[in-house]
Amino acid sequence: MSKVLVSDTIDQAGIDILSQVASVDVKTGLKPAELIEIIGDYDALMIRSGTRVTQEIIDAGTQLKIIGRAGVGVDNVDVPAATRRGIVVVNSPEGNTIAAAEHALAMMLALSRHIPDANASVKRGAWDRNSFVGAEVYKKTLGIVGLGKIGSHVAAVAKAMGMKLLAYDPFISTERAEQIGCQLVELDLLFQQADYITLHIPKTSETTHLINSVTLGKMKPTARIINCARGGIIEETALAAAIKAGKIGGAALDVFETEPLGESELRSLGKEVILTPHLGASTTEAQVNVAIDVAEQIRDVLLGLPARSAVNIPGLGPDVLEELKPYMQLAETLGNLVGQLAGGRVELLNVRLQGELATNKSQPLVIASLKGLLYQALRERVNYVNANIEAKERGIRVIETRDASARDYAGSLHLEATGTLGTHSVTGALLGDKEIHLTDVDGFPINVPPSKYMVFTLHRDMPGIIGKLGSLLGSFNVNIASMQVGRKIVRGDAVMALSIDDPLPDGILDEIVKVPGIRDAYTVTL
Ligand SMILES: NC(=O)c1ccc[n+]([C@@H]2O[C@H](COP(=O)([O-])OP(=O)(O)OC[C@H]3O[C@@H](n4cnc5c(N)ncnc54)[C@H](O)[C@@H]3O)[C@@H](O)[C@H]2O)c1
Ligand SMILES: O=C(O)CC[C@@H](O)C(=O)O
Repeated sequence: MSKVLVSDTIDQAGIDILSQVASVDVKTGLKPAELIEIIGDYDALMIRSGTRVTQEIIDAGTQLKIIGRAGVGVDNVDVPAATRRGIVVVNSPEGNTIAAAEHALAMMLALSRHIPDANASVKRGAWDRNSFVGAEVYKKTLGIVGLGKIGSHVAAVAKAMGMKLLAYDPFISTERAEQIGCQLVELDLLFQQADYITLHIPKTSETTHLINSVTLGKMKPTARIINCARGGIIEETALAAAIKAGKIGGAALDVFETEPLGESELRSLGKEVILTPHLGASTTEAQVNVAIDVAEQIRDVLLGLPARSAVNIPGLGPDVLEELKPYMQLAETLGNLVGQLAGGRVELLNVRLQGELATNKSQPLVIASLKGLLYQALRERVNYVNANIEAKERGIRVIETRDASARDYAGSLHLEATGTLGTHSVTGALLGDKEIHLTDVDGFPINVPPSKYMVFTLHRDMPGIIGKLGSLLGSFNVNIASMQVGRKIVRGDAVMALSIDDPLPDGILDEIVKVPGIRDAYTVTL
């Protein structure tokens, strides 16, 4: 019989489902060393946010087939390490949506009416009505950053309370925002006009410290910020300083840069700050939902069935998977790359399956392309199961074509993304021992394996340009690992693909496009 370890507090409904197919041990509060010592005995591990599943734990889990996260964020799991070991990581993308949205709304109202401090004062024996005069949310402007599942529910409820809704989400169409009753605006305008700002975005390199001393300076002196998304999206020292200086009205935070929250100036602030210990998902209903959702997936995988919300391995039949696996990675990489080249909001994705890929069996490659395309917006929340739906909700149209006559490579995939900032295309194939190669960028033939950090330029093919770019990057201490130029005619337009060892520091793209002959430059992280 399979063995499942549950290492955080999980609702009994989940344990009951697991018990149908496995022997279940619930051991909470284990230290990392204790977990490493016992994990080798288990086929599955079920966690919430309390267990950090590091590479060491994954390496020690020699029998592990699946890690189930009863919640959305898998930032406490080393997913790449699990993927390398072939361990499926599943989550519950929707089980706690309502709980998190309601917590954000509760925080907004509690902050407006000083409920926590008023409550504490009455319990201390006082009857002070003058210190707690609040503000109404009716007819006030709510700025929602991130109009996904939680942001949309917040919008629906806030609308019913008579609030005016502004939203910023570069991956959502204006029509979709309007359906939800929100006016889609640029972030600066949202910061300037909102009376309340609520964050519902993932933590990514772009959203880390999105709220900092500069952006706080753009807000109304009465603005109140709510963060029930992820710690680190707000720079906490800047927030505390802004509140102290009266630059903004207050904040309600459920999540923190470091959890549990250690020493922090935020603790010393008065009724203008409300802090809760990451309670967004802590409702009975959400805990039942996520426990059932994840336990069912663990049960299915232990029975040899696919998982419906795998964040790292597609929930497809094993036979199809085996054949397409190397091409799935190709499709995801190309989708991610073309999405970053296109920038902005993509409205149309053309997927051309070429050569031996031009068969009906290749349909999962379209989904994998979309998964890659949506990765910048959704991170681990997009998977092979929801990529189609997420794309539809974002108004991304997909056109799929097949060209069996394309014979440059056994099979190749061509993606063209058209969005608010223009059109870009990439083609890729598997060469040699199934190594991914980019074979074309924006119509220019190249032949490079993709690397984690890359820079692409569109430039005029002319003497000295490569040297100038090399020196410029060198002057910023950027090390070039490889470089290749793709051109159609000598001294015509050309594309340069550079692999660099580290991410391109901020501001350098602006310098690159100042090099005479370079028309455009893009940096991507794959
Ligand atoms: N406090 C809690 O206990 C709790 C519970 C559940 C979820 N969460 C967190 O809430 C957040 C939202 O979750 P969700 O389920 O709504 O996710 P979601 O994927 O449905 O929505 C996220 C939205 O953010 C948008 N987005 C991505 N990058 C953006 C950017 N740079 N600027 C603006 N918008 C951007 C995406 O387009 C997407 O629409 C996540 O960070 C999640 O981890 C917290
Ligand atoms: O497990 C929890 O309570 C937190 C969950 C929440 O942050 C999530 O990402 O789903």
